[in-house]
Amino acid sequence: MTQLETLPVLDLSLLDQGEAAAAAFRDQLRAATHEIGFFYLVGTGISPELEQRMHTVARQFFELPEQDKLAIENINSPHFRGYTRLGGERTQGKVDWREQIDICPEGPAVPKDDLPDLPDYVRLKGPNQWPPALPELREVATEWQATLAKVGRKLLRAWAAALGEDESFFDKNFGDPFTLLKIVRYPGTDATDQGVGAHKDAGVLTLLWVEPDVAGLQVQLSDGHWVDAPPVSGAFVVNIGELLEYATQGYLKATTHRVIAPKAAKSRISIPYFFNPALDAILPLLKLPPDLAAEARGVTRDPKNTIHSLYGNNALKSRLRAHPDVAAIHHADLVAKRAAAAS
Ligand SMILES: O=C(O)CCC(=O)C(=O)O
Ligand SMILES: [Fe+2]
Repeated sequence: MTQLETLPVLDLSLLDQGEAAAAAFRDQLRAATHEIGFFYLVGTGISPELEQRMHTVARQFFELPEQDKLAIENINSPHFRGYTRLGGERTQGKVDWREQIDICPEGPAVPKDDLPDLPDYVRLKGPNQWPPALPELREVATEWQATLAKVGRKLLRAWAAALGEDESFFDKNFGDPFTLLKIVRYPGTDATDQGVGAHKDAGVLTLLWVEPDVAGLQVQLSDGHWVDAPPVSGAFVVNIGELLEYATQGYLKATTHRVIAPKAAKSRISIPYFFNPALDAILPLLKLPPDLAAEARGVTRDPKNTIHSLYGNNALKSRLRAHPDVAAIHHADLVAKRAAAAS
């Protein structure tokens, strides 16, 4: 096979090692996300101790008795927070074989009476559901979110500079980022391959932590060929989402990926963190220098998947689609409105 079989490995700490090293990092970042859209990132400064605490608490949560997990089931939450049981999530209409907790920024819900006057996406704001049986989870997840937000901001500054803009280009849209942290377990099964079906991430960038030694993630290259992206010790897997493809007119690529379910008797924990702008952010389009603009491919158009430049609309679309049960219980009016618009 002549195809590249592994993703590039980039070292974020180069940004702090003088201008020549920083420039080399930006060049590698631009190339990796123009050509593949996926890479491994080392040198993030995240301590092995924090990784260990996160891994342990994730395992402990999924080992809790069913009733303790269901105490925070996502169907209790209009804001798509909490525990999704196995089979409760879909990609392209097909069931994903994973269980997970969804955690977003903590905050009050918008009062029901105010909703009619506000954009639909404000329904995504609200409190998380934390498991009373495992108080440590809130502590570790909160630290994880804060630590990874710093990595996300640093990467965005490097991208802006690598693409010919001032490095502060994205800052104003990320003052109050609407992030999503998922803690996921793929149980082993021989009944299906679909851990999570083929998809692109809907936001700006994803920082994925995977427990050591368990493969499953696959990335589709531009010729349609799938490559494995197994975990690399000390590294996060990073990929860009549809909004960053949009903001760069396709110069950077949101790449399709999927997770193959582990075989029976095995399981896999992964922790994706989706670093996204504020819900009311409209990502500005970058003005690429002429040599890069000449290589921008335009944004991939998919009639079944409109990319909204207003992030809140993109986020709401993804959530309603992935969690039809939550949508039916809490947002039947939106589901009806969307069905009418599509017909
Ligand atoms: O679990 C993984 O390795 C990736 C999950 C993923 O792609 C997603 O949740 O969007
Ligand atoms: Fe994904």
